[in-house]
Amino acid sequence: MDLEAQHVESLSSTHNKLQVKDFIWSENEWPTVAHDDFDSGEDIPIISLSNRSRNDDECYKKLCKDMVTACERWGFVRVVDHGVAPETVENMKRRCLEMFDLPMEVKMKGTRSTCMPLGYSASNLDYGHNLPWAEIIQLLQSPQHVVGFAKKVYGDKYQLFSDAITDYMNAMDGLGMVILETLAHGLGLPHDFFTKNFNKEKESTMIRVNRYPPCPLPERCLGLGSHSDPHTLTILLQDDVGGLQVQKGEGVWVGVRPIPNSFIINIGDTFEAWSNGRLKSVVHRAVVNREKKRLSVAYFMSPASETIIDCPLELVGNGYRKYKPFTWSDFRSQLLLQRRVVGKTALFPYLLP
Ligand SMILES: O=C(O)CCC(=O)C(=O)O
Ligand SMILES: [Fe+2]
Repeated sequence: MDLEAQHVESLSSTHNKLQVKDFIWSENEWPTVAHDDFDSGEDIPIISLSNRSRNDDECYKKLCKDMVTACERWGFVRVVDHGVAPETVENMKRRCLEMFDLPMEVKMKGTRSTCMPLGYSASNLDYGHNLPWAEIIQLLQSPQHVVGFAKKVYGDKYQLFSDAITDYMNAMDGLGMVILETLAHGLGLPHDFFTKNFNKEKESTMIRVNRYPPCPLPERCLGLGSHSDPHTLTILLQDDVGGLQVQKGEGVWVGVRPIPNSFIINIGDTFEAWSNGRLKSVVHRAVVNREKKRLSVAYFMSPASETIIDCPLELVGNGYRKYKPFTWSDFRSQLLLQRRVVGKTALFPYLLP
């Protein structure tokens, strides 16, 4: 049978029968770097967090400086020795894979019921062109929300899933706060300059679990198209397959090599504005492959809704302010009006002339 006419069983929700051709992207987006090609450029920096406890010693200062330099140059950094228990990570992965392996009609019980893109979703023709070759579970950092979702899918047997996700999100929250402190310190700001806005309301922080099935036409499909993350900070876990690529210049893509027990940290649009453009929110994408399914888990950290994203004077220096101040809730409302984030556009309305 014609490859493009093949039915894509693993990504077709119960309402639509998708074919490979429905997933073919516009030609200018076709990936030219394969999922396991990690040698086409310099890889993102690796930083050990073994000196992460905050005190005034030289090791901590160096760590903070290195974090800032990496986020200025790359917008991406990989952290090792991060202190997150391997069992927490393994357990979360296991429970997510179990859920993805359920029959579609069972997973669809957890499909979104509000205008927010939450719960389980497989590709949907309503998105128009350029369908991502992925199924996704997206949940808020709120135990009630996670339990509510897990109950829809598993009924009374919800707890293994909800406990695993909640533990993982709590671990990510702890790691994220450590990273926000290093960045504040490295930028010459009070250590709690960012974290104080992340303590109260957690619900605009979320987790997104991406599962990319093997794809018969990886040269023309994408797991996730090029985008920047709109939030403040992303902590990304990827398995050993490879597929994350970071844009290092016009049309230049660099594959991020999987390294066991590491997390990839990247700066979101909100953080770029907050730091007056010093820390970079960099465009990235996920490519797919013929043989292996791939899992990646993104934890998107966001401040409390009323937080005003306004670059501190220390970072304006003698230069000029690049963005108008905005609240995270305004920015989020704008994002929700866009159906999908494409490329890096979310900050445009806030740029000062
Ligand atoms: O799958 C990946 O490696 C990238 C995921 C990602 O960029 C996202 O979920 O925002
Ligand atoms: Fe992303």
